[in-house]
Amino acid sequence: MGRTQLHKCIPAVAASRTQRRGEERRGISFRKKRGEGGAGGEEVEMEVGFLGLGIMGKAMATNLLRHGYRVTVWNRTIAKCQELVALGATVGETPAAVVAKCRYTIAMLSDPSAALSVVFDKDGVLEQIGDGKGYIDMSTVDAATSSKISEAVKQKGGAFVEAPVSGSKKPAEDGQLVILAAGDKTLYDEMVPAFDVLGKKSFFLGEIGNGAKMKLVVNMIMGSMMNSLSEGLCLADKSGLSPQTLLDVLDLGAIANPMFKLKGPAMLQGSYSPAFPLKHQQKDMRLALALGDENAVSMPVSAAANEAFKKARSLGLGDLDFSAVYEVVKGAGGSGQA
Ligand SMILES: NC(=O)C1=CN([C@@H]2O[C@H](COP(=O)(O)OP(=O)(O)OC[C@H]3O[C@@H](n4cnc5c(N)ncnc54)[C@H](OP(=O)(O)O)[C@@H]3O)[C@@H](O)[C@H]2O)C=CC1
Ligand SMILES: O=CC(=O)O
Repeated sequence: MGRTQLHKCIPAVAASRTQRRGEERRGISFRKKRGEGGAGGEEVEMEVGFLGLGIMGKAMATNLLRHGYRVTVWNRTIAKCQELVALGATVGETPAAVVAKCRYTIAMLSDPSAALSVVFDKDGVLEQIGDGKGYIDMSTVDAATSSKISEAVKQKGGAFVEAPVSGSKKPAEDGQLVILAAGDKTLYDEMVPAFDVLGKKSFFLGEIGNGAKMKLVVNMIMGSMMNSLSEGLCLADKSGLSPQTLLDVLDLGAIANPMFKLKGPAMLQGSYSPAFPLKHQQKDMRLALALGDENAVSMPVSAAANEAFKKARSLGLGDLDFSAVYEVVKGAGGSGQA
């Protein structure tokens, strides 16, 4: 595509040689000046677009701004853009307007239907994507959705990378996500400096669909583990043990993990402020089970976990953190009846 790498937008004059060397060591290239290797001499402004400012998108776009990127944002509920404007972002009125302005546009949207709508609907990404532009969808979707977007973007002459992430609100705020990318390798390479800001590690997994599949497998395991932890906390409680002591024991053994450590104490307090909304975890279980169907993989544990998440949604818990599935498990275990 003949694009340059995605560069931070720190004024070159303000960056000392030492700063530059530090940035270069971290794999972040400075913008070329028009004229470096060509004619002219002024700075080329490199805009990054960002579509979707939910829990994750807001944290990720904020991180890019903090690291000196120029960011143009769009969100369906446009009022949510204001917080980012206060941090230096500009607003695009539609996804198409953002793509028209930016060489690279990142999306972080709720689900397959949102991801497709932002690309294919009126004023969508497709209206302005084309030669020399890259579209990077970091939403968690299925491989078929990703392939559909990839084909359409490529037909218009653009490049596409799917790059779902592992890690929740806090890792997004801290730039500690794990990025599971696939698709156009040239675009991926160009995005690495931005991925280095957003995450602690990026994987390039090959052809489109592999990133989506990897993310679904990971979240299927995570959803099953959350159900298992919920059942364990109930069992400890009902059998006369301290659930907090169970958490302490788990944290010292072979199945210690950050999720149990972070979510366990909050679950015991009935505190489910959403980091990863339960409705999205259920969507991921549903999509992972469909992947299991396609590949004739029997997944009874995940299927049972999905039922618990579905039940939680039906009880109106979809917007709470996915750990609120504990409430369903507690209910299913009976309330005080032996
Ligand atoms: N939260 C987490 O811990 C993690 C989430 N993910 C994945 O990242 C994605 C985003 O998650 P998260 O930020 O938590 O979700 P949120 O529910 O907080 O945000 C969803 C975003 O999608 C937008 N959206 C929803 N439907 C549409 C639509 N039809 N058209 C346009 N925009 C739409 C919302 O806009 P509006 O504001 O107008 O509603 C919002 O910007 C999901 O795919 C999720 O599975 C991945 C890793 C971790
Ligand atoms: O998708 C959710 C996560 O925590 O990862």
